[in-house]
Amino acid sequence: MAVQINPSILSADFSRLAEEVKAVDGADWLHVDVMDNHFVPNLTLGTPVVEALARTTDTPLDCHLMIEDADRWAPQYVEAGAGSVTFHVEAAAAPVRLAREIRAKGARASMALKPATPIEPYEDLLPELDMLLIMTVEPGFGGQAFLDIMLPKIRRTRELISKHGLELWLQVDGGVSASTIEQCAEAGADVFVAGSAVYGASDPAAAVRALRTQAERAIAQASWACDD
Ligand SMILES: O=C(CO)[C@@H](O)[C@H](O)COP(=O)(O)O
Ligand SMILES: [Fe+2]
Repeated sequence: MAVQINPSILSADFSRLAEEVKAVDGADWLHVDVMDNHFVPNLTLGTPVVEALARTTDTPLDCHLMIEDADRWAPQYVEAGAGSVTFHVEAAAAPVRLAREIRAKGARASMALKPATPIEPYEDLLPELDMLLIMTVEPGFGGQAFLDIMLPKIRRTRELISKHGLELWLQVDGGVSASTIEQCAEAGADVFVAGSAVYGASDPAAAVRALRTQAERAIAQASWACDD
């Protein structure tokens, strides 16, 4: 599948959100980090802002929910206009039921793993998902350093996706930049969230294009992509 670059608006200037969204026109998805001050020690935004973003842009919204009680709240983000809803497995009581509910409501269902959460216990759940998100920082804040010890987990997840012949997208989020995106792509990721690397650049749209070029080159040479 094609490489996707999803700018995270967590690193945008919230006082000029509509302009900041426009600044990354051409991105595949807009990554929207929802934090509740319980699952993570930070508070961001909720469904009213997601509804406003959906009115502002044609770029589909990739909502990453870092919130407790995901079973209760995630479906509301589909209703608010998200095209993809990611819940954390650590915050979901019934992940299969939740993934099915998100899909039934018309969005892509995605599940995230914190750095300390392994993929192996969730192998049988992968067919229920449209995307798996491997966090490459501890969730909660933008601008953190990439955890390269997550690379084996990305590799292992890509192996499981291939083994089961799934169409599942594999997203990485946290510390993704010009210095780290190629390692992620080589390990098996095909969807890349970038916050500070995009909004910290003088030209955010150019930063998205440059990251895409780097990831495409790395995937073209990656063994996981060649074996397909
Ligand atoms: O979910 C999160 C953080 O919890 C991310 O989406 C960050 O917003 C990514 O920011 P950078 O690490 O790319 O600056
Ligand atoms: Fe995120």
